[in-house]
Amino acid sequence: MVRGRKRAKGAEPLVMVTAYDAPSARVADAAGVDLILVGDSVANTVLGYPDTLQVDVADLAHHVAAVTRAGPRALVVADLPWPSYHQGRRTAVRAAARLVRAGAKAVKLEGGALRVPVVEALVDAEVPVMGHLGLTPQSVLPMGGYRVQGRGAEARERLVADALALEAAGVFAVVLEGIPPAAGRAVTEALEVPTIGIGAGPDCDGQVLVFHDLVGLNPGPVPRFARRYADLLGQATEAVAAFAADVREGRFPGPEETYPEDAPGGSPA
Ligand SMILES: Nc1nc(=O)c2c([nH]1)NC[C@@H]1CN(c3ccc(C(=O)N[C@@H](CCC(=O)O)C(=O)O)cc3)CN21
Ligand SMILES: CC(C)C(=O)C(=O)O
Ligand SMILES: [Mg+2]
Repeated sequence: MVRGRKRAKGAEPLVMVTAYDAPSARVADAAGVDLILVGDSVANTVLGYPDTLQVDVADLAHHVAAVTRAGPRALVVADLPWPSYHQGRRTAVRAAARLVRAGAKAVKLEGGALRVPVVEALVDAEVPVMGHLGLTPQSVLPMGGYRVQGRGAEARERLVADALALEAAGVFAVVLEGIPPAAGRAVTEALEVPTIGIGAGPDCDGQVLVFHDLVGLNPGPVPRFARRYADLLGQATEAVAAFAADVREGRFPGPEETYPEDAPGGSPA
């Protein structure tokens, strides 16, 4: 069984960020992250859909290929999209194989004990699997929206039981999303494999954020758990507005952006 190692006291947390294309993968890798997630959040961040139910395996494979062509050093994990692992083990293995052939080194899927047979089939097929528990966005319809999970002792214990079931099935790490810190801590303490939190408190073994939320490319309100470290949407808008003004006022193109009649190095034969 693939086994992660629990972070020793004082050791550095794991850092994961999403990326969807070559430029975002280059940025993540140059920043020195440990893991890159090609998330199904590509649906809302890049493709303009309202939720993650709108992308399929072909969509994810397209973005995984773009990310891996950037040659990142970070481990590339790909989300298995809904419902590629909800219709039996064979189709789940086929979906994972498409993502691996596109360049992913591991896949992530949402859900607890219910997913054990699929996790086992993927591990049998030599595909490393990451779990994802708590606020699972592919459950937006039955959840009735994006709702914090794992509140109270009972829900917390269910989360721990699901996490232990995933670990026994062979996952190498578990993402914990949208749960109170007590639940993040309880699962982290119960597992040997690392937990990676997104809105799961400070006690997880690592943290993950969506690229567009953290660099300020998301125009909407970001979830409470996101922190904006830059305003790229504002900077990009200013840059394009400056170009538009330069064109309209005759400042672009200037001599620097114009080909002279006589090439400086002599004209080609
Ligand atoms: N840009 C982006 N960032 C994400 O983190 C993200 C996506 N997209 N798409 C897929 C899912 C959806 N996610 C979301 C989306 C919204 C909330 C949200 O609005 N949460 C409320 C809490 C609701 C409650 O209190 O129960 C919040 O205020 O943060 C949470 C997770 C996380 N993932
Ligand atoms: C928020 C992360 C964990 C994710 O699953 C995604 O970006 O799709
Ligand atoms: Mg996802």
